[in-house]
Amino acid sequence: MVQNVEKNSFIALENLGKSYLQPNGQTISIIENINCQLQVGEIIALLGPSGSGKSTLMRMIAGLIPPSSGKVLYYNRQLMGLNPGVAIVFQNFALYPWLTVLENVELGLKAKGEAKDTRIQKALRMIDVIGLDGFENAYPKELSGGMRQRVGFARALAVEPELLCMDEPFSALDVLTAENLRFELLDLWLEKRIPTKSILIVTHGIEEAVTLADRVIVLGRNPGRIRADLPIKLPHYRDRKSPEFQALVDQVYKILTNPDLPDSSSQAATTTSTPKPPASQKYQSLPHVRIGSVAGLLELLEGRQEKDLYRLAQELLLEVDDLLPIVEASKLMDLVAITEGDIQLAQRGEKFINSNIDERKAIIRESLQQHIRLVQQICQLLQAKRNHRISEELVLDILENYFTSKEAQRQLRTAMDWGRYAELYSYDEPSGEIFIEESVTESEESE
Ligand SMILES: Nc1ncnc2c1ncn2[C@@H]1O[C@H](COP(=O)(O)OP(=O)(O)OP(=O)(O)O)[C@@H](O)[C@H]1O
Repeated sequence: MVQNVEKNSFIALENLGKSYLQPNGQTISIIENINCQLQVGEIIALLGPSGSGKSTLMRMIAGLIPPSSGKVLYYNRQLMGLNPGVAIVFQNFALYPWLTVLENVELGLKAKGEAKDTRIQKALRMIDVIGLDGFENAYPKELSGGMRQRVGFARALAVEPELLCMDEPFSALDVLTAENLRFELLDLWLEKRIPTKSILIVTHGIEEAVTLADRVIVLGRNPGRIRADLPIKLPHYRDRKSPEFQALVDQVYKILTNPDLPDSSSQAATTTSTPKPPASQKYQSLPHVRIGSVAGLLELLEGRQEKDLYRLAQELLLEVDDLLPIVEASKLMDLVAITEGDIQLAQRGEKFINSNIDERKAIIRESLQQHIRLVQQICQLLQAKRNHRISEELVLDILENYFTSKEAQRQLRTAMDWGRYAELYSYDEPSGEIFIEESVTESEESE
């Protein structure tokens, strides 16, 4: 597809996709059909659940990994290899411990082939801008986490990148240090003191995204696609308590908690030549939460007035990343209903909280059998075997058609946790065998 390249756009993504070949020979699609343009002068936040491919997308834009389909355009030219206009700030700082602050900051300039004099001059200037003046000769281990990340910023900015990419740059810092650094960075950006045209930040924090960004791109999972591309037009500095700010956070919550919304890439698909993947490639993905957490959420919802997810998370002091998977699992099991970012107990959820332990197990059993495909498949496989025993390898083989090996393991573990709670099957971890207890099979067979 040829896009209408906007005047200010310098990076464009066209039908971009990434897939990986699994050890079993299957190809797993991580990201699919991403179309968007990055404009000069904007801070873009890339949000999405864990595993939705945010870092993968950022790495493709930076040219650190090649796309499997589609392309990244840099000034209308297809990117081959590293993107010369991009520098990255990593979550874990990625500093060389044996180099001083100055030497670490110089690194990118050295790689660009800058002469020693200009290298030192530029590095010192950026060290000053970023608030590390006086620490040029210190080693990373002598610095606090916040200061180490300042070195990460200075190193990335010293090369004067057109696009500064940041992969969860504040998440390894304590809350106050993160807040301070976030605002200092915003200050430098708004005052045009840092030499970069745009910033792309990968984050898990909805509030962080709405605080910093001019545009929030929300990715969905399995595979990662653009679910929404929202402009944030509030003037800086934004008041987190203002109704406008809260309404935007609410809106992002709604998008993240509503997997049924059409993604913007599928709307765009009418104008692209890329065929849509067959529906069979989409496999229900289980959020990795324990039934205990689901029960905890249901109990919290009982008799509550406050049904707005965003406020609920604030009140419970839960990060969105902690709350959303629990909400998603509850929704998959038909225990809660979510409409427009508001959550309420579904009939089954009401019944659950008013039940004793055995009744609760029966409710979850029924729900899993009706709604959770992986559990259904495991039960069918167990029923098909005369001794009602299967090896976990069999389940992993199925899962690896849809997920990476690591994710397949996590899916299996979640299905084991849920199915064991519901007493649908047991799992012997050392031998990796899934089986139905004698008493269960006997009573089923006599029915
Ligand atoms: N080299 C690789 N080979 C196989 N799978 C990979 C590789 N790199 C990433 N993945 C898989 O791609 C998926 C997306 O990973 P990615 O790190 O981009 O997601 P993310 O949205 O940034 O996640 P998080 O928020 O947890 O950091 C994951 O399931 C991950 O396991």
